[in-house]
Amino acid sequence: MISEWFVIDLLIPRPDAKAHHIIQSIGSSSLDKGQKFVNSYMSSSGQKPKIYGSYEEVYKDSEVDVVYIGTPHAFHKRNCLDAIARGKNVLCEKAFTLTTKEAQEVLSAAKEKGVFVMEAMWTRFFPLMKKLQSLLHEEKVIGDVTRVFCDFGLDIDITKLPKESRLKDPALGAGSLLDIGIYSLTWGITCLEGKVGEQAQDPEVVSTQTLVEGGVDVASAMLLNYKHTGRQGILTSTTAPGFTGDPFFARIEGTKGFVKVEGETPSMPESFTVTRNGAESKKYGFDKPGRGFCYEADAVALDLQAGRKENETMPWSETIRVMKILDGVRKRGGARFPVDDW
Ligand SMILES: NC(=O)C1=CN([C@@H]2O[C@H](COP(=O)(O)OP(=O)(O)OC[C@H]3O[C@@H](n4cnc5c(N)ncnc54)[C@H](OP(=O)(O)O)[C@@H]3O)[C@@H](O)[C@H]2O)C=CC1
Ligand SMILES: O=C1OC[C@@H](O)[C@H](O)[C@H]1O
Repeated sequence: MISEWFVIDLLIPRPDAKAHHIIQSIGSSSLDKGQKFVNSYMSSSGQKPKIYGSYEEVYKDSEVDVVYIGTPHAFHKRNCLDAIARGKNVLCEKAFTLTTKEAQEVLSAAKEKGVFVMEAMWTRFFPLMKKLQSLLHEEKVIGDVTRVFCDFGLDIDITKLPKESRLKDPALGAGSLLDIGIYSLTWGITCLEGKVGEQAQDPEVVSTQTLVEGGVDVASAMLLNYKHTGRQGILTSTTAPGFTGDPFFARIEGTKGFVKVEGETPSMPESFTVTRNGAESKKYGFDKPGRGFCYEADAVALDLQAGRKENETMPWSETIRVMKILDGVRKRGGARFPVDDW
C-alpha cells in the first residue's frame, strides 16, 4: 500500500520541484509482483525501472542512490541493514523498527558505513507542519503552548483481519500504536516542543492500552507530561470498529488561544485554524501534490546532494526518542512483540 502511494506521488509532475525523482529499480518478492506494481502505478509515467525479484538486487544496483523501504515494521531492521551493508542510503517507513534496540543497531551500522538514513515520518515535512511550528514556537500566536490533544482513529476491526495481516501478527509489529499512534505522538512532540533536539527535558509518559488476543493493542492512550514547563500531551489511537472519525483531529491550547488542525487523517493534515483570545479565527489551508510524500522525498534528495547523513527535521536522535516512548507504552500496556526482551 505505502509503496504504491509513495511512487504515485513521486511521479506527479511538479514544475517548481526542488528535486526530480527517478524510480531506478523496484525490488519485490517476485518478478511477477514487481512487474504488476510497475504496470499498475508507473505505466503512464515514462519511467522504466528495472524490476527485480528480490530486494538484494536493488541494494546491488550501482545506479541506485537511495533505497526506500516500504515493508511491514518487522522487516525494517533486516532491510535497512542489508541495504546499508551494500553502501546504500536509506529512507525507511515508520515505525522505524520494532524496538529501540533494533533502531540503534541500524543507526550504528549506518554510522559505520557512512550512509544517510532517515525514518519516513512524512507528516513532519508538510509545509503545514512547518508553518504551524513557526506560528506556535517562534511567533507564539497562542502564547505559551500548554496542552495538545491528538487522536488518530481508523475503522479497522483488527480481530477480524487474517492472521497474516501486519496489523494482527505481533511478529510483524501489529497493533494501533506503531501504525497510527506514532502520528498522535508526533503531533504531541512537534507542537509541545520547539525545534527538534532543543527540548530541555524529555516528558514523563504514562499510558494504557486495550489489548485483544495475541497481546495486540487495538487502542493506545498516552499522556506526556513536561514537568519543567507543565505542558501536557493527550495522545490516542484506536482501530475500534465503527470509528467514524472527525476531520478535526488535533487541538493545541495556549495561554492566549488555541489551534484546531484538520485533515483526512492526522498523517495527512490539510488546514488549521488559529483562534486568539478575543479575535476572529484565521484559517490556514494548504494544497499539496497528491498525498504529500514529495516533501520528505525532496528533503532526502537535498540532503544527499549536500552530503548530509541525517536530516534535520527527522534526525536519528528523534527516531530513537520516539522508539523509546513506543517501547515504554508497549511495556506498560503489555503489547509484546516476540523480539522484545521483557
Ligand atoms: N506513511 C504512510 O502514510 C504509511 C506508512 N505505512 C508504513 O509502511 C509500511 C508498510 O505498510 P503497508 O504498505 O501497509 O504494508 P503491506 O502489508 O502492504 O506490505 C508491503 C510489502 O511488504 C512486503 N511484505 C508484506 N508482508 C510480508 C511478509 N510477511 N514477509 C515478507 N515481505 C512482506 C510485500 O512486498 P513484496 O512481496 O512485493 O516484496 C508487501 O507488498 C509499514 O511500516 C507502515 O507503517 C503504511 C501505510 C501508510
Ligand atoms: O502510516 C499510516 O498512515 C495512514 C494509515 O492509513 C496507515 O494504516 C498507516 O500505516
